[in-house]
Amino acid sequence: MENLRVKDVSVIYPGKTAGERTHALDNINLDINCGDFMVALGASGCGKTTLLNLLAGFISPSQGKILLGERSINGPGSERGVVFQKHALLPWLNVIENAEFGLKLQGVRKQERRTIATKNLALVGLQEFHERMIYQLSGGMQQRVGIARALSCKPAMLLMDEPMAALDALSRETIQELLLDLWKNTQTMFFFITHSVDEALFLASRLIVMSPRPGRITHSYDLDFNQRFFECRDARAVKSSPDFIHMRETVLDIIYKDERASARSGVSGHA
Ligand SMILES: Nc1ncnc2c1ncn2[C@@H]1O[C@H](COP(=O)(O)OP(=O)(O)OP(=O)(O)O)[C@@H](O)[C@H]1O
Repeated sequence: MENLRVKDVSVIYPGKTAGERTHALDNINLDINCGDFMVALGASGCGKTTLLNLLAGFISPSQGKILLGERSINGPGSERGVVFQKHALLPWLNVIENAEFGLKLQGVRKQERRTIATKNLALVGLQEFHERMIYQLSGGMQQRVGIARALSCKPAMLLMDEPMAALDALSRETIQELLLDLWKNTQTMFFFITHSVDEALFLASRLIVMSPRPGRITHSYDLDFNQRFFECRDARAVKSSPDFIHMRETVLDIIYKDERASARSGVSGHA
């Protein structure tokens, strides 16, 4: 897979008047490379979803370029799978029909798409639930179907916008471990948004911290807490280690300062 490059990108959302325009991202430069599990963290309104939407090709930059290798991204593509905060599954289809839906749209024959969907459902631990309807699944299981569906077109990159936001703490921890195993086993680039500092530190091989008004990347870290998890398979031990706690306080401090500045200025991201 070629690398994804965000080059000198700004996004300004139009408003009814010039004063109502929102400068959501300002001069973002970012390289996402093969093997990265990149996590974006930051105060509310700092432009995380806007950045993901650019990478997905759902929106275009006001300035700058998004490049996949040498080619500009001008829209969505099957090499970039997306998992949304809310699963967006089709309730009238069962689990396996949802998992193979993208392939059906692409005209892949039934037997082939069943084979691929079966493999992906096994990867997310749902091999015994093929025939279940979506309403018969827990929130965590629904999100796993969403991940299996996003994997169906064999994307080189998986983009996830707070996929665990609506889950209880235990399901969230289970899916964190599942995501790390998926990342390792599928060699897919991951770009992941979360509000949870613990989740970000645990998952990321690269962490970017963004700050609002306008949205900018202010800090970037290479992390290895996920590698420590692969070595010991004990998430609690990793998350309670002194290094992890120190890093959590460092990042929380950055985000709280941004949140406090926002509260003081009372500005809501308008340019
Ligand atoms: N379609 C839109 N039109 C106008 N303004 C928008 C639009 N989408 C987002 N914004 C504004 O752009 C800024 C960045 O929004 P974005 O959703 O990217 O931030 P975020 O970091 O994902 O926020 P959160 O953490 O609260 O989900 C915000 O001020 C938001 O109100």
